[in-house]
Amino acid sequence: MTRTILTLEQMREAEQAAECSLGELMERAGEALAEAVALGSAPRAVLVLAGPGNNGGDGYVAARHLRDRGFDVRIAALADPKSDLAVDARTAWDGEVERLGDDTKPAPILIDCLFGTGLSRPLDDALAATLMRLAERAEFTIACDLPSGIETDSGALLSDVPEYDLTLALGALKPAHRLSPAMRHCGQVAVADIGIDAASDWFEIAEPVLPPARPEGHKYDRGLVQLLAGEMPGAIALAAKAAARSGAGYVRLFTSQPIEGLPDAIVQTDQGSVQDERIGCLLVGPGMGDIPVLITLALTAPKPIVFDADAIRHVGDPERLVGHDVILTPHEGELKALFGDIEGSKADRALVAAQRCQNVVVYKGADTLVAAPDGRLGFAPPAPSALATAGTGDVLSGIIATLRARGMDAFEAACAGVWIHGRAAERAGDPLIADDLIAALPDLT
Ligand SMILES: NC(=O)C1=CN([C@@H]2O[C@H](COP(=O)(O)OP(=O)(O)OC[C@H]3O[C@@H](n4cnc5c(N)ncnc54)[C@H](O)[C@@H]3O)[C@@H](O)[C@H]2O)[C@@H](O)CC1
Ligand SMILES: Nc1ncnc2c1ncn2[C@@H]1O[C@H](COP(=O)(O)OP(=O)(O)O)[C@@H](O)[C@H]1O
Ligand SMILES: [K+]
Repeated sequence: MTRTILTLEQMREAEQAAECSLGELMERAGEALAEAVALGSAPRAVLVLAGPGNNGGDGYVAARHLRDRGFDVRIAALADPKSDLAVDARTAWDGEVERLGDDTKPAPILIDCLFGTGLSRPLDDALAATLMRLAERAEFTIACDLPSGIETDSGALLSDVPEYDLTLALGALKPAHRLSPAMRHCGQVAVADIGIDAASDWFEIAEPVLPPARPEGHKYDRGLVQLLAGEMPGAIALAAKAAARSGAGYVRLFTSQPIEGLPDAIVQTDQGSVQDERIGCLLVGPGMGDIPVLITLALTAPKPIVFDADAIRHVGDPERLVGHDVILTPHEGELKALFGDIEGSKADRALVAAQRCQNVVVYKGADTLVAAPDGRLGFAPPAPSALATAGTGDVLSGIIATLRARGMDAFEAACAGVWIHGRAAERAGDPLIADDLIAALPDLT
């Protein structure tokens, strides 16, 4: 299922537009938090850390529900509640409230309700140290909405942040749940449906629906992927194999010298034209080296193109791509080489890049994003860090080129490729080499 991602501002608007009162939203949030804890553990000792705002308010509500479920609950508050809602939630709790400090005793279950979307500055050093200590001593840690210390829209860590087992996002995911470095601190991320109903162009990329192959179809129906080799054969060979194993009907490699070790089914030729009507998608860049004329050649084709790696570095001006049908797959360095320094969060940068070249941009990294010029933004679910090894990007470009050649729309193909790539890495284990990803592709495509 696709999960919506809302920014801080969108979340606040959605809260105001909700059909029920804010108090009711908080009641549902606290109840959902209690439910999540009860699902993960039999009744035992719980420590709720309550902050001064509504995140703290959620904590008081959760405490009440957990106690009703038989949990032995303590609350340690950083300060008295400040918002009206939090004051009400505090009043409805008739148990004791400790003052949070150096001497606060840990418990096997820790619920962090210190700060959520309202965090405006780093936690004080002493508070951050206390939070780290209590989380370390707990067996099950859960963050309410966001781990405290994380900036909602950028995913930046403003102070030391524990790595939680579970984060319960309230109403919708926020960018930080799917941006580095914050995402690795969230653990499993569940969304509590508290009655917020807001649409957004931002979402977490979900398992794709791939185009079915026609039973009576021929190889071109399944997509002809045309790759242009350059100076280094290894990278384009990986991309070609990935294309073939992602279900392309035909993979053809233009190369001046035959590349050894490729399956015979991948056709290698030094003859041919990028004008071939049957081409479903061109792929240029992996191992291209310093042969920028390949970019010019590809751009003469009236066909979809994937530009990866060296091709991205050699495009020159992003506006050159306007009017063409291109997917770009830059990592951080390649994005900078083509677009220069762009201000803002990774999400902002991805969207600006897509706008400037008027094409789909797959902005890779530990937190890969897929941006479309119309403002759609897909956030990859977490993928194994074992992907940080040479050649995995070449595999990704091969997968995306195939999905494009199979008839998927550019944005859909890019999102689907990123999802499949991440799942292939999960199957390949750790450590992995790029070739292992290819072996996992047939089951996923
Ligand atoms: N969005 C929604 O629909 C709902 C939001 N709720 C909760 O409300 C939260 C947002 O509540 P708030 O806007 O009150 O914000 P928070 O509760 O996240 O924190 C804001 C409070 O903390 C103080 N503060 C911020 N950074 C601090 C720091 N580093 N050190 C010390 N004090 C600091 C602020 O001055 C303010 O008093 C959400 O994360 C969520 O948990 C829920 O109650 C229910 C529904
Ligand atoms: N720490 C990480 N966690 C998850 N995925 C990662 C991480 N580092 C890199 N990746 C992914 O691995 C791939 C690396 O691609 P790229 O940087 O182009 O490498 P190469 O050029 O060697 O193929 C990208 O899909 C990227 O998103
Ligand atoms: K929190």
